[in-house]
Amino acid sequence: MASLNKALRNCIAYQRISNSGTMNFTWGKPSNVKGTVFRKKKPLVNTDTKVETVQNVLKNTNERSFKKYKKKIERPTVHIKRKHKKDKQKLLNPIKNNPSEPPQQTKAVNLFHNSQKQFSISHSSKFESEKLFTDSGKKFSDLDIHKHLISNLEKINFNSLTTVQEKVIPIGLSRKDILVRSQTGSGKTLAYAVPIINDLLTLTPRLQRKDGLQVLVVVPTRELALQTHELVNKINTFQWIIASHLCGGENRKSEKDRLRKGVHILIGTPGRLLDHIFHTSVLKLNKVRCLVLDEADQLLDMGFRKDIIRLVEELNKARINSTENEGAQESNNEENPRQTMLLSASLTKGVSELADFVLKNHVFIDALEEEISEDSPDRLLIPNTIEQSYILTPVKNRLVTLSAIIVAKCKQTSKVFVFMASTQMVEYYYELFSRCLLRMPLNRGQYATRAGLLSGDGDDSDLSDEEEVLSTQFFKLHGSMDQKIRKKVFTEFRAAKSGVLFCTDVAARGIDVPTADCIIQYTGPQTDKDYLHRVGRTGRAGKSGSAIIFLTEAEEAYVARLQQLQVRLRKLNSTDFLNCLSEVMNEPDHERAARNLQQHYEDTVRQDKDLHFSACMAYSTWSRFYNSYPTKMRSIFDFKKVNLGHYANSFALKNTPSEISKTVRGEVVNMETPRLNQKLSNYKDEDVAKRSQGFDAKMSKRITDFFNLRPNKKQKNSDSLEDADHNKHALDKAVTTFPQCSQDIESVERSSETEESTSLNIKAS
Ligand SMILES: Nc1ncnc2c1ncn2[C@@H]1O[C@H](COP(=O)(O)OP(=O)(O)OP(=O)(O)O)[C@@H](O)[C@H]1O
Repeated sequence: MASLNKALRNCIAYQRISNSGTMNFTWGKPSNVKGTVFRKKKPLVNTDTKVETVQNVLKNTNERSFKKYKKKIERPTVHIKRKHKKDKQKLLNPIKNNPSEPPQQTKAVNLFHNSQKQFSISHSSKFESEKLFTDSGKKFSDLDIHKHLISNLEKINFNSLTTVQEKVIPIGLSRKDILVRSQTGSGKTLAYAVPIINDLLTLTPRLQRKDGLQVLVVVPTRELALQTHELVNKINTFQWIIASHLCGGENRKSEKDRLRKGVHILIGTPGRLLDHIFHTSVLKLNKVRCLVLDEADQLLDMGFRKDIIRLVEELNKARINSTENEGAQESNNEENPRQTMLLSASLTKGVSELADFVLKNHVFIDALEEEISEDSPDRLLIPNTIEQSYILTPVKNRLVTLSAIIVAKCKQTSKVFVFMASTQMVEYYYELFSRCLLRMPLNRGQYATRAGLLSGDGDDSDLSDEEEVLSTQFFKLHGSMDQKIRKKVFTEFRAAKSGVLFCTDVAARGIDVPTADCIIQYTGPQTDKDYLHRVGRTGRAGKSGSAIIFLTEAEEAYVARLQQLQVRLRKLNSTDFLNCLSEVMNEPDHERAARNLQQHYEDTVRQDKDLHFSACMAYSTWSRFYNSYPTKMRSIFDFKKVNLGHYANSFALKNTPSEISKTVRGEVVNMETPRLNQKLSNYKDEDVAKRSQGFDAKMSKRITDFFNLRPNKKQKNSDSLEDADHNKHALDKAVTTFPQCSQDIESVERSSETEESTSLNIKAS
């Protein structure tokens, strides 16, 4: 009976949702039927659906047949759907439904009609989080460490200890195993780096190059490896202690050479470390005194569990072999057991299992002095110096709202991270903003009166007369970028005075850009931990920062979800930001300024086939991403509730979703002849034909490039699993993007499965 009631409730809920008259039940007065009673209601719209009452069903059927009935009454809606298909499509794609009709380019973009809401600002109450610096005011000089190390730390303005450092360093110095949980940006790196360097400094006799590897630091990403190496180098100015880093995408030969010369501290990503362990004979693990697993939660999230286990086993094996071969006295291994430190910003089940596996009689250090860690291990520890908020925007306003926030932040010389769902989104928005938001035509103020002016409807002189409207730099970072470029971008962004980094989650963890003061999540995180780590890129070392997440009304439940994890978000007023567009667009009315900007984006995209293709790819990967939220999050980020047409707007696309998917599949859709740009509209028919041929060639190159994301065997061994994961994901996307090539992909995937196992059997391979 309980499940019958449940089914009835669902039925009622269903009816309430589809209150367009497609169903024919409603709440009614009690009648002779026990329990919830319904009465028949006239359909709101004319349908030829057969109407039945629940009463009849209750009378005549048992629970089982009710289920059948429920299915039956759901079926007619399908029928109705068909009948009203056009209406539904209109609802989903209000912009345009007929692929053969070109988008109405001169039609002003209606961004605000019936959609702009006045958002109220609610007060945020912050939950207490970890104190960055303790009240004790303890300094590095108070620690029992080498005086030269202290002076090195002081030279780079590290004087006072952060909470986590105060707790970890003394235990680290005693060479005990440690499990550390501490919030992002709290100084965990130094917490393990100081004891390590002090330990190596105090070794007698003094270390020599031939002494081999002493410390192994495992980090999840290449950027983190580089950054950790930089920090270690800053405090390790002792010429006889050599630190180096290894990570995927770099030249293996030069890494081998470095290893051959002798390295004492090695920082790297798991895949590449394992690779060298198996293939570089000079790399010996028998003398390793200390193993650090930094960002353990991310290591596990990225699927490195097996690699870490393998690595630990190799370390253990090397120790045992060395003790057996050299004799206990000589190897000194028993007196000096390996110290292992495991650090994480969140304490998950996986992390504690890993801790049980790698640590021995460890000390657990939680920088937050509350029992919370045991009561609610899921709690997200976010520094309270970060002002967290969300912005509710109608989907079609997303692009201009993002632009407005970027403009507003860049006016304050900010350094901004903008997190996006996919590599293709990063590529596209980086390109779009670089073209449209930094410089604008001088006559853009007349846009409202002369439609299309921004896109070149006026004289050619109008086109060339541009001015800088935003003085900042745009950067992009994602996993498909060449390692050298990735390194360069990361270094440049860190060094820049201000800038906006469009990035995927590859930049979400561990990356330290001390001056980053704003985090924008343009697409929501897939997990709560992703939220934590993205936000943690700001508010580093006690600095203040802000974090804004874009949500739609349907996604607002995410705020409540975060609240359960003791994270509170403030609601932001989108008009506060949109005002900034007035200045940029030379248009006092901010709504019109926003409309003009949207139009500018759309015109730019329409006129450039490459950019248009990139927009379609970005859209396509976004929809894949949105459709793949984990079950826990799917009720909030529900693909079924998404208005795909509006989302296309937020990619500055005037095409319908089906046109977009045709484009990404390589079918050249009826792209209108660009009319606005005079230069392009001067094309004769043959030119257009030639262009389309060129486009086909480009398409096929792109498809090839897409597949080439998967490294060949040679590359594979040189890359970390981070790349393998990424490429698997990319291939996955390619299946939807280019279904006609799915066979190729399947065969690549089959070979990839074999390759993946090589990460554990590299020796054999
Ligand atoms: N004692 C200190 N005094 C001042 N600044 C510090 C101190 N220790 C670390 N920092 C700075 O704090 C910032 C964050 O440090 P770090 O990257 O080690 O944090 P983290 O806890 O590892 O963060 P995440 O978990 O996000 O990786 C860095 O810019 C670092 O230079």
